[in-house]
Amino acid sequence: VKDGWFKETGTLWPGQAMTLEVKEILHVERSKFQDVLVFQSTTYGNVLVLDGVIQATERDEFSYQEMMTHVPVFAHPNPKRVLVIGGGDGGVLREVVKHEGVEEVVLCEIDEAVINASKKYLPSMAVGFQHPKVKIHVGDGFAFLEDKVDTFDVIITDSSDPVGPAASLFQAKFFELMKNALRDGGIICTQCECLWLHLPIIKEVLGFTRKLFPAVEYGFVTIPTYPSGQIGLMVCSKNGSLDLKKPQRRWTKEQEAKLCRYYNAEIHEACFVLPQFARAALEDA
Ligand SMILES: NCCCN[C@H]1CC[C@H](N)CC1
Repeated sequence: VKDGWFKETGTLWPGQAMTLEVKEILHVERSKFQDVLVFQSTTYGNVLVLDGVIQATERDEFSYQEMMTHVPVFAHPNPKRVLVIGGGDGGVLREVVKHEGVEEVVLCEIDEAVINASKKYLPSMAVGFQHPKVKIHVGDGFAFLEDKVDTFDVIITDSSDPVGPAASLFQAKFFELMKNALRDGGIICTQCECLWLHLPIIKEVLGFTRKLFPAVEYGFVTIPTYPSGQIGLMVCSKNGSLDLKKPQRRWTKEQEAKLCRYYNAEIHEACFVLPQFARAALEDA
């Protein structure tokens, strides 16, 4: 932090950097896996930063957490058991438990320091941890999935970037593990970087997911504090006849108004409409 501003420089977004004005540094820690920083910003609420990379701010986290959750959950006809890999800030959990039909949500987060920092400084996100349907497992997602077969209806991998502890979550092997852990008709949704910055990464992931799953779609959500203001989601299903771009079920408009600030049934479909440069780059992945 310099002259009262946090600057997010990173090898995955060369030549650019998001900066947020800092009101107060709230927490600095070196966990077993990464640097954990929380600061109070002047205009985006409290901000969680891991190894110098913005993970969530109180003001705009809802867009990403809602889409990462409601797109796969509503794309599934009747999900009962949901697994979240990562997501230690609790935001995705908060969204999953809004679905009455879901009976159990397991969260597997490698770094307990993230869970603790979120409970202390991001209460609007950590609220997800309290729900009776939620089970928390602290450990590596890879190891957790090794012995899981035919277990979950939806798996959401809410990870940081493929640099550091989450690098292995962007490899084909991990997607094979997630596929094996899915029940018939199961759906996965993973954080899949930005179409303005990471077309090579997206293309690579599309390449091997299309070999593993009969249905694969890449969509995106706008979020001011992620690099270039957008982040992608890779949605895959074992059920080839499912159109992942269309919700199988939906809340009423009144429910959507009460439960969501970003997701709605229309943006569920719209998020998969890509600009020409991305469509051209990804169509032959
Ligand atoms: N729930 C935390 C979200 C983690 N996902 C982010 C995607 C964009 C990245 N640059 C940083 C992590």
